[in-house]
Amino acid sequence: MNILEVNDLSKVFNLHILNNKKIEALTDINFTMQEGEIIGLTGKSGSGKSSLMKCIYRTYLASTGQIIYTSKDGQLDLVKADDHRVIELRKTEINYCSQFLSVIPRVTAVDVVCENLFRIEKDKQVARDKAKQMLEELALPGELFDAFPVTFSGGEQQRINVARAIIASPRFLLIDEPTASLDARTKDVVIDMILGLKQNGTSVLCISHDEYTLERLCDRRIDLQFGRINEVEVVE
Ligand SMILES: Nc1ncnc2c1ncn2[C@@H]1O[C@H](COP(=O)(O)OP(=O)(O)OP(=O)(O)O)[C@@H](O)[C@H]1O
Repeated sequence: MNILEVNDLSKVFNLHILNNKKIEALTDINFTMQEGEIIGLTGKSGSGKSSLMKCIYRTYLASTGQIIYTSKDGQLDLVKADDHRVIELRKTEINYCSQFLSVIPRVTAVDVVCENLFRIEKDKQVARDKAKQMLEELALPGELFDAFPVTFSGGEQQRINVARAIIASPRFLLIDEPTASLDARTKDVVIDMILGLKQNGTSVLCISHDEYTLERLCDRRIDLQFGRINEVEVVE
């Protein structure tokens, strides 16, 4: 079953401060995604990867086209869906993990990770134990669990960010560069965690420039060039 069907999608940015200069970030984007599939989104810097992800998450409103998402309650077009429905889906099914952690002041690392889990696990202690176990697997030093991530290193923040994105097993995960600043061992742990989600049915769209990550993770790759799909490659 398709979880996602993107039809004739385009995104044009109008830069009002530059005499309405138009930037065609995405043009004629068409692809489908199966439930439980992991698609790697590749392409040079500026090719439109983040814009595509943000259109799907509805941070950006697509200029034309459809993004048909099959939710647990049926199909809807994420381009046209009303804001309340989109917010509801973000709480229950669709998670977006950007490349960098947006740090929440004075919330501990464990509680940042638990943010999505608290919605479904009402016993806070159970949720925190699960978060600690995950952070241990990701080799975050124990003394940082109750510290505030604002002062953490790039790699430490990234582990918090990834753990927060996957701990509640979203149905559809959009994830941007999940392994970019990680050492080889932690990279493997993150890849194994994402593959674990896939085994439970999660569909994953993953932006990555890292060949090792793409090779281990992806069923298919979609390569963007100047905002258009250049190539769709099925990984054997
Ligand atoms: N909010 C915005 N306003 C105006 N232009 C934008 C905006 N977001 C993206 N763009 C433009 O759209 C094009 C695609 O950018 P995008 O960030 O999607 O590329 P990318 O492939 O994700 O790049 P990178 O790998 O560097 O993150 C670029 O020309 C960029 O300048």
